[in-house]
Amino acid sequence: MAKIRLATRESALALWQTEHVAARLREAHPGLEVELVPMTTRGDQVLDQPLAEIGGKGLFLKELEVAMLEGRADAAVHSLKDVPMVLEAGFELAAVLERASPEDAFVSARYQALEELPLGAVVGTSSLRRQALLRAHRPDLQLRDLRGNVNTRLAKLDAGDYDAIVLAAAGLERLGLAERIRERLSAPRFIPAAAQGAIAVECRAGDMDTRALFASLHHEATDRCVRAERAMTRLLGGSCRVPIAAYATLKGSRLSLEGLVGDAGTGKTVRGFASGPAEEPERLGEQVADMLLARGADALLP
Ligand SMILES: NCc1[nH]cc(CCC(=O)O)c1CC(=O)O
Repeated sequence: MAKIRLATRESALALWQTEHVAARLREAHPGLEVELVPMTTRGDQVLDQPLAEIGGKGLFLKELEVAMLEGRADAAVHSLKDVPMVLEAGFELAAVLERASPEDAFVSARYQALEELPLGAVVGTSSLRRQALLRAHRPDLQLRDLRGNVNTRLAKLDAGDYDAIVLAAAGLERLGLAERIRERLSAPRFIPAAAQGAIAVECRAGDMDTRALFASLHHEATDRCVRAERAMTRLLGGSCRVPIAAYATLKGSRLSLEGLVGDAGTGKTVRGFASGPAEEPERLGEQVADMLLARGADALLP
């Protein structure tokens, strides 16, 4: 292939991530022409309704997938966190890049840490997982909805609508906004969403030419971790409707997975942890999912 076209959403973060993939591709294949094909998705347009009610995570992929089917693009670059646990038929992941920061970030104009927030402070996040974890640690907080891309959310914080907001550290870092991070909320206290911080490339299933171009961008250790996280989330019926957190790490040949199912309204959480061989990430995901169900997670799932 002399040229490859990468479909991308138009948000600043999506463009950064796709430019990053493009730069890595050019480095791996000197002479290859890499072109970005930016587009808006329904997920970007509808900001006033909960994602779960308008169609879930797939809404951020659909237009990009149509572009690949119609031959207007060869691959699509995504935050893997936003990719549904089961891909649309006819598509597959060509590569998973090395994960950047997996954790959530506490951002505030006046307060240095979550524990410093005064009683009843207003915190913005639309993520049910972040709401459940915030409730679990600080039942007194007032949680308010906050949708939109990273810059929109920061602007709403700066306008004084919230005492603090919580968003992905990776997104802030990629946009050169790391100095806004007051505190990193990390596992096991604050478990991230499956694949948070990881970028993935999607292509048409069986498109071996495209897959070959991305082979050197693939990061096996990250792939093992996110496979365990995504398997656990999938087995629990993972959608945006239920707070589910999953975070795996790889040490040598052992994979460890921490999982959590929560309730955004009450802050009740059920936790599970297990480790297993790196060769069987899906099995580990299954094990932690079963553990969570045995500990009462089924009562929190729809
Ligand atoms: N849901 C939007 C989204 N998808 C990926 C990221 C951040 C980058 C990443 O997790 O890889 C974000 C922003 C956020 O959660 O604050």
